Amino acid sequence: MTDVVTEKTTDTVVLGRNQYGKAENHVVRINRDTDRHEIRDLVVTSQLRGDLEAVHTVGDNAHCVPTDTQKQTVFAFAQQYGIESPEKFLLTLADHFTGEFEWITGGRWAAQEYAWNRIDDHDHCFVQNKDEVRTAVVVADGEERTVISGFKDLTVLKSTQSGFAGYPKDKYTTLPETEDRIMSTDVATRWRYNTTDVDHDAVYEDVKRIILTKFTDHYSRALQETLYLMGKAVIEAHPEIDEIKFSCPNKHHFVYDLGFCDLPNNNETHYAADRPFGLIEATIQRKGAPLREAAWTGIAGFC
Ligand SMILES: O=c1[nH]c(=O)c2[nH]c(=O)[nH]c2[nH]1
Repeated sequence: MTDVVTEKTTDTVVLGRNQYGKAENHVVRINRDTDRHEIRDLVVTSQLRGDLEAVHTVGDNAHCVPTDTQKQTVFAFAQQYGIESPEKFLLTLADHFTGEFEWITGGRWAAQEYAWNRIDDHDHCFVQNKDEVRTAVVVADGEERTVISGFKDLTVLKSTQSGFAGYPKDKYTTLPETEDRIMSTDVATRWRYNTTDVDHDAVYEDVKRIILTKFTDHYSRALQETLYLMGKAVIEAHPEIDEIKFSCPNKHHFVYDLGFCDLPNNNETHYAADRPFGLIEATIQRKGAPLREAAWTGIAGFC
C-alpha cells in the first residue's frame, strides 16, 4: 500500500521557489471580420505562483489550478478578446489568474510570436517572414552534368479557400469533412535542370515566385492538388526544368472547441499542432523527357 504523506515539512527539506503551468500553447488567431484576414500566431506559456505549498508537500490539490485550465484559458481568451499584441494578451492572462484565484499571487506569462507577411498583398495567403534555405546539387557522370536546385522551409499559410472532403471513410475515420480550413506547409522542393546553360539565380527567384503565386490562386481540395498545380506551373514556365519534387508537411491547425465556455469559434482560434503532421510528397515531370533517377541518389526526404 502506498504511504500517504501528511507531514508538511520534514527535518531535512523545505519547499523553495516553484511555479507551474502549461508551456507552449500554439495559438493561431485569425481575424475574419472582413475578407482581408489578419493573423496572429503565438506560442504562449502560462505559469502560476502563489500559495502552492500544500500541493507539493501533502498532495492537497485544492490550490492547484490545472495546467489544462491554463491552456483552455489561453485559447478562450484568444477567441474572446483577440490578440492585440503579445504583451496585451499576456497582461490579460496575468490579471485573470491573479484575480480569479486569491492564492495565486503572481506568475509568469511568456510568448513567442511568429510574424507573417502577405503573399503579393493577398487577403488570406501569408508567408512567414523568414528566409527559406536554398539548396543545390551537381552530379557529374563522365561528361554529363546534372544540376538539381531547390529550397526548404518556405512556410506558407492560407486562412481560407482550402478544404478536405470526399475521401473514403472506414471505421477508423473520425476526421470531419471541411470546406473551409487553414492550410499551411513548409515548402521543400527540388527541381532538375536539363541543361547547365541557365541563369540559376534568376530561375530560382522565378520558381519561388511561381510557387508562392500558385499557392494563392485556387481553392485547394487537398495539399496534393496544390503541390501538383505548383509543379505544373513551374514545368510549363521553364523549359529548362524537366522535373520538380515536393516534400511538404500538412501543418494541421485545429479549430479549438470552445463549447465548454459557450464561445462560438467560426474558424478563428486554432491550435497549431506540431506533430503528427501529414507528409505529402510528389514529383511532377515533363511528359516525354528522359528521367535521371541516378541524379537523385543521396537526396534524402523526397520520393
Ligand atoms: O490536404 C490534405 N491531404 C490529405 O491527404 C489529408 N489527410 C488528412 O487527414 N487531411 C488531409 N489534408
